[in-house]
Amino acid sequence: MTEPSPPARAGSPATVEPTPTPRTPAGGAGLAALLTAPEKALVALDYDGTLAPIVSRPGDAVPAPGAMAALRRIARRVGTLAIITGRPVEAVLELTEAERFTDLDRLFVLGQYGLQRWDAETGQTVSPEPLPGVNALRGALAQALVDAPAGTSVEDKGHALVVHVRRTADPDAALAALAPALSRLAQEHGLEAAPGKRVLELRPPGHDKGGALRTLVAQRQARSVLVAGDDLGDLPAFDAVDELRAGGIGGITVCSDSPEVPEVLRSRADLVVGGPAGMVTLLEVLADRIGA
Ligand SMILES: O=P(O)(O)OC[C@H]1O[C@H](O[C@H]2O[C@H](CO)[C@@H](O)[C@H](O)[C@H]2O)[C@H](O)[C@@H](O)[C@@H]1O
Repeated sequence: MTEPSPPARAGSPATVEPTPTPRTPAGGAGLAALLTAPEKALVALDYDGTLAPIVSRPGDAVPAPGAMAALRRIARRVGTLAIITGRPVEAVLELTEAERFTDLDRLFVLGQYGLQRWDAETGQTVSPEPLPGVNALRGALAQALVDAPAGTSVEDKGHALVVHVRRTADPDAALAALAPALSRLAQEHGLEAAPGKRVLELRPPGHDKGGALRTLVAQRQARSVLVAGDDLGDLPAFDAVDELRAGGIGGITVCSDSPEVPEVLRSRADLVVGGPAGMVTLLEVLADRIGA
C-alpha cells in the first residue's frame, strides 16, 4: 500500500464541505475548541470500522482510501494524534505503515485497549508481559472450539485471544452458542470476555479505551479531544469524554456508522459519519478548517 503525500492546501479548495454540526451543545463547544486551538487538541481514532472498513479477515483490514493522507494533513496543525485500538500495536503499524510517514511524528498507537503504547517520536513500543492466564487459555480454547461452527477462528494477539465468527454461516447464532462457555473459560483464566462486532475478545481486565484516553490527555495536556469509534469497546472512551468535559476540556464524540454499529454507541455520538469513508471526509473538512 502506498499513499501519496497529502496535497498542499495553500489556496481555497475547489469544493468547500460544510463544517459538521454536532447534535449536542457540548459537542459543538468541543468542536469549537478544537478548531480554535488545534495545537492543543488530541484527535483519537479507533482503527477497525473507523479508519479501516470491516472485512472478514483481520489481516486484510487496510486503511480506507485517503485515510492516512487525511491523518497526515491534520497532523500539520493538531497537537496530538492517536489510534486507540483493540489491535496489537504491531498489527496497526503493519496495516497503516505509519512508521513510514515522518510527518506523523506526534502519533501514538495505544494498542490492546491501552495495554501497549507506541510513540512515533521515539519509535518505541511499551508493552507489558502477557498475563500467564493467556498461555494457559490457548490450549483450553482450542479444545473448547473443537465443535464450533465451521468458519470460527482465533486471532492470537499475545495479550488476548479473539474468537471470530464473521465467516460462519450464521454469525449471530454462532456467537450466542459459544459465548457462555467462552465467558466461563475467560473467567477461569483471569480474563474477561468482551463482545465486539462478530467477535468475543478474551482479554485482561482493567484496561479500556477510556483509561488510555485519560492518560494521554493528561500527558499531552490537551485542551480538547475528538474521539471516533464504531463498537462497544469505544464506549469507555466516550464516557471519558463526558468526564473530561466536566473538567473543562472540550470534547466531541464521533460514530463511524454502519448497520453493525451498536445503537448505544450511535446514540451517544455528537456526530455520526458514514463509516470510514465518512471519517476521511470529516478529517479533510477539519484539515480545511484549521488550515492544515
Ligand atoms: O478497537 P478496534 O480498532 O476497532 O479493534 C477492535 C477489534 O477489531 C478487529 O475485529 C473487527 O475487525 C475485523 C477486521 O475488519 C473483523 O473481521 C471483525 O469481525 C471485527 O470485530 C480485530 O480483529 C480485533 O482484534 C480488535 O480487537
